[in-house]
Amino acid sequence: MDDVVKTFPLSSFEPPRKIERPSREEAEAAVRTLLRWAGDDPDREGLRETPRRVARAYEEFFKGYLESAEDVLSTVFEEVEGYDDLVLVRDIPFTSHCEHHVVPFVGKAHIAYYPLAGVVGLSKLARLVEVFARRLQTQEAMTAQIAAAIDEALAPRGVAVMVEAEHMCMSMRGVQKQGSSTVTMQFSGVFRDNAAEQAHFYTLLRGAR
Ligand SMILES: Nc1nc2c(ncn2[C@@H]2O[C@H](COP(=O)(O)OP(=O)(O)OP(=O)(O)O)[C@@H](O)[C@H]2O)c(=O)[nH]1
Ligand SMILES: [Zn+2]
Repeated sequence: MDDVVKTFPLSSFEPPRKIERPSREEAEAAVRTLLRWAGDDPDREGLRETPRRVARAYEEFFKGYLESAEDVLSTVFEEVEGYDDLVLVRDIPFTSHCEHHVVPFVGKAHIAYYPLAGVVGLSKLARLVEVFARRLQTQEAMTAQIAAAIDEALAPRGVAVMVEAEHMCMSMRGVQKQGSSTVTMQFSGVFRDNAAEQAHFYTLLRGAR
């Protein structure tokens, strides 16, 4: 990644923001400060390479800032050979970081849509989850962003997105409740208007695996 001012692609419905990326040296110095804040000595043998490793790990955790939903969903197969029923990809695993504590939340996303003018490659739905998961997030925003991006790119008859996750900020710290899971869902089109369609989605999610 370059140490320059970049326009980051954010979600399709958020205006691009100019964010001044610090230099790698500045990022590593910030990690050294946090190591000292934790109570350790960043100059001891075991920690000497840690700022460099953490900066690189951040590039992976947050690579979604350099990607856009538009790029991922740009190839639409308009020819669906008569198929106009539900497409459901369930159990897409993801790891994200909550924007409040920069601590992971980990779970699965389930995405369904009714094609109208075309479909996308199935892997693109999993890539779309990655684009949004690899940013600082709330689970609600991530769920809404996935649904909105599919709506925008495919103009389907409807989209249903459900996300289930465990938030480490609730298990490792704070209220310290291990094992609770949070479920969020966003519906559009026929799913939003029609309770029977929502029920169909839930039934398919619970179905045989
Ligand atoms: N709605 C929502 N809340 C989240 C998510 N991730 C973390 N949080 C919550 O964000 C809240 C932040 O609350 P604050 O009171 O500002 O911060 P805090 O003192 O660290 O809160 P505690 O976690 O209760 O100790 C907490 O209740 C978290 O559980 C998320 O994806 N969605
Ligand atoms: Zn949190």
